[in-house]
Amino acid sequence: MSPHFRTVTDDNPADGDAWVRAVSAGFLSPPESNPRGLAQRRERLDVPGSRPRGAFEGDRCVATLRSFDQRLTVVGGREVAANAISAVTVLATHRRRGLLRRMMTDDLAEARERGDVAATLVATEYPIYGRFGFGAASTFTAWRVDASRSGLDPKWSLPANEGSLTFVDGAEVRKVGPELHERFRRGQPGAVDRSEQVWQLRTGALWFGPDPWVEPFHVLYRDPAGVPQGLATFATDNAWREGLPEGTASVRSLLATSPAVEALLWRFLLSIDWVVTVDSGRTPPDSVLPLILPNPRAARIREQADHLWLRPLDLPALLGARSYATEGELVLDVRDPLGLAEGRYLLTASPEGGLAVPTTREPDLTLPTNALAGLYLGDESAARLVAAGLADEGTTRAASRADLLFRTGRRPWCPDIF
Ligand SMILES: CC(=O)SCCNC(=O)CCNC(=O)[C@H](O)C(C)(C)COP(=O)(O)OP(=O)(O)OC[C@H]1O[C@@H](n2cnc3c(N)ncnc32)[C@H](O)[C@@H]1OP(=O)(O)O
Repeated sequence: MSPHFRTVTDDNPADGDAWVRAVSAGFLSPPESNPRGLAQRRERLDVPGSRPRGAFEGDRCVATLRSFDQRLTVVGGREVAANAISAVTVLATHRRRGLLRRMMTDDLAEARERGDVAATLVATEYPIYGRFGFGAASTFTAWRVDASRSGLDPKWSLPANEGSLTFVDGAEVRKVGPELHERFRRGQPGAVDRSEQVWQLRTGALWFGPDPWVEPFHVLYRDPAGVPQGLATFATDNAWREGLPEGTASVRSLLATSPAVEALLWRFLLSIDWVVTVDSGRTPPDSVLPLILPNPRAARIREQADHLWLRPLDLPALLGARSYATEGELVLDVRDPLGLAEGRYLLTASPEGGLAVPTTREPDLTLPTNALAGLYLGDESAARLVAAGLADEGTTRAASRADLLFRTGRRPWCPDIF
């Protein structure tokens, strides 16, 4: 039977339930049997700007993909309209027959048509999305820190004139978190906006896990004027051995509006009595964490990998949205495996912004959309792309000139998995 591809709409709840079941099966998770859980998950699909689509055989859903409207911060603090892609699954019984290809190409073509500037996703496996024009645009690093070897002063506590640290509950996080996050993300290339649902999911107000929700600790930092500037969420295992504490604090999220606030929150986490190890969770690749320790070797990398994937859809709008490190010109010849965003553009760049116009001039750099994704947010260097054979230099020192323009002081980072 050849599947029928359709968008799941709220006027057909049976489609919605079948879609939700297919997502669980596709991610090898236990099926949702509770009717209330099914209804809640289905309701998540109905939010404005959410586009769940599926492949159906009769009433049965065999493949899923959901895209939704997203705002992505680019270098210089501006943001672009992105088509975020999530919940990509194909039942194991239906894999490698082109179902993902069909859903992805339909979704990207519609996003381009709508005027979205780029598409984003977080990939489960690296090899899946390059063929669709996506490239890794940001990474994360997860650290394990041995608090006793860090060299930090064990008597540390926040001086009273430097603000306050307070344990808060999930309800308070839902109240103050969104505004704090908005300020954070404006200064962080690679960060994306968060819906109210994400805050509910992160604080247990909405919870789909098989086990009961266990409230983590939330610690809010307010500056001396009382303004929230940082929020750390973590869980502890409370482990002891032979009368000695062996606890690990596992950080689920750490948001800070400046590196100084980030440093303060790490210091706090590393000072908690009974906690001897801090698992940092996914930190920015250039987190201040190891450098603020008198002994940075007390922090070991547990994991370092790609995180946000980016796919240009509108090259002039994308190149025009960010700011550049200096003034200069560069001709980019961009190739696109799906033909959605290719062409040769003359980029006139400056710290104020960029302008990309079609040109017939000889290209300085020829590269596919997935290589441009790495370069665009400042995570990758053109010289490295050329060295790896992922971009071609058409003129003398083109890669060095590109790096002078695209380089950034801080690396991009996205704290969200979506
Ligand atoms: C953003 C997110 O949601 S990430 C989540 C991704 N989902 C998962 O990891 C869940 C488990 N996996 C799956 O559900 C499926 O295997 C999917 C969705 C990854 C792939 O679906 P399929 O329908 O099998 O893909 P489809 O047949 O359209 O393949 C398209 C191409 O991608 C390739 N491909 C698909 N999956 C993979 C993979 N995991 N690794 C390498 N190549 C892959 C295919 O070989 C094919 O290559 P071709 O164009 O050269 O012929």
